[in-house]
Amino acid sequence: MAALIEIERLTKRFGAFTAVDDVSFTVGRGEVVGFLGPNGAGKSTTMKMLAGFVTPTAGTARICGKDVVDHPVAAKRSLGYLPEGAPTYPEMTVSAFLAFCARIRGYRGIELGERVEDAVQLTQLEGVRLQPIETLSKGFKRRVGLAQSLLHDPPVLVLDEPTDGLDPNQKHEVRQLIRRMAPEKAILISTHILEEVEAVCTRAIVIAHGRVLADATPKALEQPGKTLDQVFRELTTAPREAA
Ligand SMILES: Nc1ncnc2c1ncn2[C@@H]1O[C@H](COP(=O)(O)OP(=O)(O)OP(=O)(O)O)[C@@H](O)[C@H]1O
Repeated sequence: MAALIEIERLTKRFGAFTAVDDVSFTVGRGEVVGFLGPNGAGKSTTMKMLAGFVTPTAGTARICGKDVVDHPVAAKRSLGYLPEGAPTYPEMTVSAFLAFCARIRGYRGIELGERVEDAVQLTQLEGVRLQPIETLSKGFKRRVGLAQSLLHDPPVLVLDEPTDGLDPNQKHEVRQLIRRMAPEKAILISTHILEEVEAVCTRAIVIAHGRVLADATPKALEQPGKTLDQVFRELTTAPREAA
């Protein structure tokens, strides 16, 4: 069966600058792929192209077989996307924001209420559902973003630093949630936290200067006598080959 995320030779240039350079990889059902790289490596730009927020300069991206440029609505139907930062509409309460997102997803009536309730419970937002988003701590805002990405129970999740700003207990909860959902979904998460890769990822893709440097299981990436941290540093600080 085809992978649920298929990226082929994806490239993004901003003027003369190449942010994502000929990137190819796939993510199948049951995989949690960690997308690793230093600041500015091109992780978010790749994820934004998958989510249809940035148009590729070249190459293709497909979600459940649907090209994100040619069939954007069909591709988005199968995708839950957690962008960087906090959800927009800060003055809305958590419940109102999630209901708004569910309505955009096409839900109405009892089903809309159920979808919101499921997402609230999965991300443990019960205690803050009537609070305006702008009054929440960074970790709670992050969880509202996560809840929004799960509303329609999509087969594909693209999560840009899902545990950023969360305290250790919250990080643990979100990692458990990702692990629980993993068998049914294809999940791509960007992270700077190498222990997260070891904790939840079945594969890791290391990217720097827009190029994929490694694509392997966390175990295979580790070399004898070296931690994942050391391997990451060696890969991402090596001098660049001339183009
Ligand atoms: N709209 C834009 N216009 C110009 N340059 C951009 C734009 N968006 C991103 N870039 C540049 O592209 C490069 C890749 O950025 P990106 O946000 O994808 O990196 P990242 O790997 O997600 O980094 P971080 O870990 O810091 O979030 C950076 O040098 C960034 O400044």
